[in-house]
Amino acid sequence: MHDDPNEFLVRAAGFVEEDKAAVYRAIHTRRDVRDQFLPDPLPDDVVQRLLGAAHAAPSVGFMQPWNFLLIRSPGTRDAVWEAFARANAEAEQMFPEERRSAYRALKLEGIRKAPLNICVTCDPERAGPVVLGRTHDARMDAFSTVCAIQNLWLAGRAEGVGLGWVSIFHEAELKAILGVPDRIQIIGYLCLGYVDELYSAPELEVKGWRQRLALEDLVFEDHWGERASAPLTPVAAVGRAPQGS
Ligand SMILES: Cc1cc2c(cc1C)N(C[C@H](O)[C@H](O)[C@H](O)COP(=O)(O)O)c1[nH]c(=O)[nH]c(=O)c1N2
Repeated sequence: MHDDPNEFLVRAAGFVEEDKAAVYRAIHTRRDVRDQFLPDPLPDDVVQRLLGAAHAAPSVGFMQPWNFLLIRSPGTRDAVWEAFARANAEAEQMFPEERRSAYRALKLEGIRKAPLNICVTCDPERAGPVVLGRTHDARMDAFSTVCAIQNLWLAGRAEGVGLGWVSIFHEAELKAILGVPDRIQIIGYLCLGYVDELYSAPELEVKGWRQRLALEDLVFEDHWGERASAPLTPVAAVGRAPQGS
């Protein structure tokens, strides 16, 4: 408890143009990476900065429910890959028959290629049973952990580190491999490594799986389903696939 909390207020003007552009560039050129990882190990100071960015994320009631389990051992990554492969075979069968070969052709993980994997977990008990802001929606601790992952993802982009999120697992299998206790939730399994190339648009878009939706169709005003009265200016085509791709 501080005597005068106002002493902690600092100036917070918008960024100068160059810094603003850098933030938007990180956001618009960030990609989910599955195959472009270089084998070079990530230096400790880089990993430290990425985790520091994740740990700076907002969290409900400031509960900071996350842990970051760093996985470098090839043996562990092999076991995780096998769990992925089993789940992925099941996943393929869940799609209509006509989409299965397209699904099979997609690379959906970089577990063995990326030199570092990070399993990001959420401890729902981190701040006791009653948490400020979580009182009426239990999902908030998981949402907070996702904010940490997004920070990590964007900081990675700025560092030249690609990140791919793999979620095609049975959580129980992953927990068994990694020794994660029952009461802890696995939120994200991330593959990280330096990249020197990234797709200029989501890989799923480039490969014809699904297109980006028009933002103006997703924005309502005052009431669900009601379009905003002032038309939204289309966002500059940053990170779009080259014509004809
Ligand atoms: C919660 C969650 C879970 C997953 C993903 C993302 C998120 C947010 N994504 C990546 C996803 O396919 C990708 O973000 C979109 O296709 C958009 O592409 P960019 O991230 O913009 O490159 C992802 N990709 C993949 O190849 N295998 C996977 O299991 C998952 N799982």
